[in-house]
Amino acid sequence: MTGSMVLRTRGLTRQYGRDSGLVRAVDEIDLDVPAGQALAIMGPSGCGKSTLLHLLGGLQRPTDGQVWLADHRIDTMSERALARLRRDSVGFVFQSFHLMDELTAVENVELAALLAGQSPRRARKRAMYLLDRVGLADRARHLPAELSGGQRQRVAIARALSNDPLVVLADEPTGNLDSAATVEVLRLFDEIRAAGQTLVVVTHDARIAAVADRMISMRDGAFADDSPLAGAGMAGTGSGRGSGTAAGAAAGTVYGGRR
Ligand SMILES: Nc1ncnc2c1ncn2[C@@H]1O[C@H](COP(=O)(O)OP(=O)(O)OP(=O)(O)O)[C@@H](O)[C@H]1O
Repeated sequence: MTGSMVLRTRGLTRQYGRDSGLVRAVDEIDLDVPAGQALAIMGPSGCGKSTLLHLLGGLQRPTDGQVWLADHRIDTMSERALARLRRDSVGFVFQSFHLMDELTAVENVELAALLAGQSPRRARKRAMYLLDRVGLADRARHLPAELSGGQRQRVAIARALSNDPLVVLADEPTGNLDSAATVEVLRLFDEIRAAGQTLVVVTHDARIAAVADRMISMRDGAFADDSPLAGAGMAGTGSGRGSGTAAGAAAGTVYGGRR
């Protein structure tokens, strides 16, 4: 049982290679991420951030330890069940966007819902709603190649929200963006955070602190520091983290989400 934790790990370990070439990319990590938390994970290149994120999202299997997503133990789950759980409960945002080049923005956003069996009409409606939320309603019929990097990442964020995920996992979401686009994307994460969405963002960008309410620093596959951040929020409202009913209600209003 995970209580109200959206993510939970115990002794989570992932090693690569063997013998003298052995690397413990993630080394016995215990982590609890409560619902509604916006967690930033930072640290030097190679410290294990991406590997940890992949383990949390069930994109990779640990070599040791356990991972739960809500009440689901995912490290031992069958590939098929895990694929379904990822589709239904996790929203991924990657550094290089990973949009389908031949699909328009709205088609990219609605794809997962269509694959999950939602009616085309409902999927389109939700996709248009989310594109509007990320400020791209007028670019819905553009192909990724016709969008700027920041706009592509906003489409990817809309897509990540399309399955109404329990958690959004972002791996260097601003890594390919210029400074102006980075600010745009961080602002969007701030809105998502304020709406009560559980969020884990791996990044090199210290500006992420503005949109997180907890910061973990990693070194050599382990946590070197784990600190709450006061007064999260780019808007400077100082409203802190919504919790419980209020956050759920806000999420319901802004993103139609469940918390
Ligand atoms: N497939 C792999 N095979 C072997 N070693 C790997 C593999 N993937 C990652 N590693 C090693 O595991 C360690 C952690 O890598 P990881 O990509 O998780 O770090 P990171 O903190 O995300 O780095 P960056 O910030 O540069 O993306 C590194 O030493 C890396 O070289």
